[in-house]
Amino acid sequence: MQVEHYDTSWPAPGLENQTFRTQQPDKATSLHQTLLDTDFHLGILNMIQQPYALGLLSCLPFILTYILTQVESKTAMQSSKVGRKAPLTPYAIPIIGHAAMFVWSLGALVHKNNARFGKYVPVRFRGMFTELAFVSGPKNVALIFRRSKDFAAKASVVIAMDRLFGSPQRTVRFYDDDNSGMEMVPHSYSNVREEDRIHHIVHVQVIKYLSGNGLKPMTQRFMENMGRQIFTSGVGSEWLEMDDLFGFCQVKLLEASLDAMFGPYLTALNPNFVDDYWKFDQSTAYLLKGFPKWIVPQSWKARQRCLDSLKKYNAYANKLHDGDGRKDYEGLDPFFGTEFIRQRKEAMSKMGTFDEDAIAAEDLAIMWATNSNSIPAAFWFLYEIFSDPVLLSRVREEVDECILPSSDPDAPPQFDLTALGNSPLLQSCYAETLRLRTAILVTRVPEHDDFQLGDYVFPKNNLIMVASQTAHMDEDVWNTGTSEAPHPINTFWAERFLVHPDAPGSGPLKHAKAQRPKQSLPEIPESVKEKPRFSTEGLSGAWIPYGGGQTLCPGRHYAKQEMLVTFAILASAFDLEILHEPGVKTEANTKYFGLGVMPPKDKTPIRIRRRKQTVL
Ligand code: HEM
Repeated sequence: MQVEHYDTSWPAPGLENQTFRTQQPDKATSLHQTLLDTDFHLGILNMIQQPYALGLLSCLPFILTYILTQVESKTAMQSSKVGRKAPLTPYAIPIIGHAAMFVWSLGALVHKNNARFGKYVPVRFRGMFTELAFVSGPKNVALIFRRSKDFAAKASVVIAMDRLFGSPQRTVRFYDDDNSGMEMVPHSYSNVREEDRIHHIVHVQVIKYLSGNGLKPMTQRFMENMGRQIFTSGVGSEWLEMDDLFGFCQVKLLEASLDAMFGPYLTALNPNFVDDYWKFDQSTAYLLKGFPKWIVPQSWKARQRCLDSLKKYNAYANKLHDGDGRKDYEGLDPFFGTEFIRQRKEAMSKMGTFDEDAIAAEDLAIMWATNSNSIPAAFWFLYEIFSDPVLLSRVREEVDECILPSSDPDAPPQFDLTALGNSPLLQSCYAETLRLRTAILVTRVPEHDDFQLGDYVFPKNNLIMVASQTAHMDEDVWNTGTSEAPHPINTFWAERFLVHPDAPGSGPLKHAKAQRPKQSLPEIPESVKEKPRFSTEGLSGAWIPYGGGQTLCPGRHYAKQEMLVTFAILASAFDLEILHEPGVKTEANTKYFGLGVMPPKDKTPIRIRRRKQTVL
């Protein structure tokens, strides 16, 4: 078993001497002390003499559970034993433990624990006979990502395929039974057939088709689709008011993205698919938490409608494909949309258990991964930039430099996607959007052995979680501006990820200030001044919207391009104004904590019109 140092500090250069808020428990605390402190025993004796005694006695199991778990927690906090478990978060409901809170208020629970146990101390939760631990702190998180091979990637896949995507039970068992790992070479103890190595096969395909040249046909088609979607949406040179920018994004981006990945037949055969999809998406939290059909029938129905539509599409596309007989369509497939989607189906059809239901569930899974985070993220990206006219004009300058020449002034603009993706301010806005709005829980399960990190041990097969929001809101890590120009951690700062060569203290990291020389810098003529550059240097384990390690989100390139292209088309060809009353801001819907990029809680009214002079 490999041992790593569990870090309770953020060792940013220049901040080494800073003390961190790791709470040291009172050494005198013990079971006896806790009982005295809480006065529970006296209270209980008094109660018995009261007419309400019976009712109050029924509280006894809760009180006792709380006391015992409180003692367990404090004992762990006091211990300095190497190989100890992380402290348990006390709870009051026997057996159910934190399971109920996990269902209703996960976000609040995670934040409360940071205050209770101290910064970067791992904490444990228990409920319904299972335990899981939360790990925080950039170094610890980065280490977990680096040690990917110690963890099984399949646990969260199995849960999601079962509860969220409605995979048939025999296929869920098939995912679970594949113990060969994601690597090219299967684990030595595994005797799963090569063609049944579902986790490895899917992993190889997503890497191949969601990056580099494999991705190009899909992003090109997304850009064309998006241009067409917006240009044919009835917006002319007069202002047109719309009641919700997010609703606009949900329809336009999803249609563009579905066509880019799955081809035209899915929505042609199922005209209500976009609507059904978002109804299913709204059900994510209930389905993932395992709510049965009789409690949330609408959620189950919404998913079933999506699965039925996907089966219809697959049957149709299969017929066309078989009739055509060709094998290679150079990236784009006329029936399944992309080589990516066709190859997935071909691989799965060789696996015994994959029938039409299982394939539809897999389609829904990749569709959800592709759209349910990137579309809310694209909305926030638009919202933040269009809310700030000064920022908008600066970003427009970058966008204008990336427009490709066109002979048709009425056609949607096309962009040099590489140049767009390298524009510093655009990238900074993109990274800041994800920092602020992503609240995802990245999960890992130690596969071969207990996982030891510093003095703490995390038992084999128990879930370990990392909360992106905890990392993204860490004031000891992130640059929050100066006292004259503060940029609080919970606000959008377009330049947070920009390093200005001539501005000491710029860049995403707080410690950047400490690293700069104190003496004033020599004056540099404007003409030779270096441009600011986008930077995520030093943010390993701190900026983690896409997770990390072996399962680092393979769709990150596509997500970035979707966000940038959507903005670029709107910014270059349209005027768009947010119509909030002064002081009103769109807030994130924190009910989605843990699920990815949080969608907005309320509607964002806008007005939009074609720009008078489209830059071409
Ligand atoms: C802003 C948008 C997105 C966010 C925040 C996001 C976030 C994530 C996260 C946190 C993970 C788990 C990483 C880990 O375990 O370390 C993940 C996995 C994944 N994402 Fe994304 N994602 C986004 C967009 C996309 C897109 C557009 C696609 C597809 C085109 C995609 C496809 C996937 C897939 C297939 C996996 C599973 C990877 C594996 O297990 O090998 N994601 N994503």
